[in-house]
Amino acid sequence: MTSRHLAPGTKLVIATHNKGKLAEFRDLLRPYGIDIVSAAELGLPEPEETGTLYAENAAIKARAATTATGLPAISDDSGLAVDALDGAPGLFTADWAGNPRDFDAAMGRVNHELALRGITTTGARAHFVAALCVTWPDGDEAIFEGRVFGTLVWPPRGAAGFGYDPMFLPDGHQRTFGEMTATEKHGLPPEGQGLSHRARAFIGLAQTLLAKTA
Ligand SMILES: O=c1nc[nH]c2c1ncn2[C@H]1C[C@H](O)[C@@H](COP(=O)(O)OP(=O)(O)OP(=O)(O)O)O1
Ligand SMILES: [Mg+2]
Repeated sequence: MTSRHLAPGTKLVIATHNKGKLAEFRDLLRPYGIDIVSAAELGLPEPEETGTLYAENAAIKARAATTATGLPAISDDSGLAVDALDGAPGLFTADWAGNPRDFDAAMGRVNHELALRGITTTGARAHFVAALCVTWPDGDEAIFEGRVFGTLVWPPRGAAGFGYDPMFLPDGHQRTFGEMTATEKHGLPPEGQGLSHRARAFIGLAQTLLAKTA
């Protein structure tokens, strides 16, 4: 585990081309006074995600950004695992949305694959996973993981968030991630203990690497 700190004023690359994730990281990092820029904004290419684990893909993305810029980077590799689909789409969650991304089609495919197995989508068990990787210019790196369990709903509900948010209902809640504000989806202290997979992973990262300035 690194003892390094992302000090206020540090320039940090968010190694993503996903605008929804970037918006969440901007929000999560706002209290820490860190100057962030995304890989997409820097015009960096999207590295091939050839890993067999979320943590591996996260490391590939963060290392590519640090190598290209000489700056520390944070990446996120995440996905939705549906129990009745043996964990699919899992590592292929982004791929199910095609290129360019179409998440209505991706959610439709989840619904369709469940229907093929005779399973009702509403109530089907699922969870989101996120692995965040921080890489430093000297090659040091650290991984933080988070997950959130819940059920699917069909039809999807809500227009907030991104990706598969409108079809995911976290356990203990009445509204999908698509019906929550960003703050509710994060569910961070002092109001909550961390709700989304990304926010739960971020808590570990923040405790280890960030000093609160506001
Ligand atoms: O909170 C979430 N709410 C809804 N959907 C989500 C979430 N978190 C991940 N997801 C889905 C959509 C995303 O496309 C895929 C991850 O794929 P993943 O490769 O990690 O991200 P990506 O290709 O969209 O962006 P990038 O690799 O540039 O960071 O899982
Ligand atoms: Mg990706």
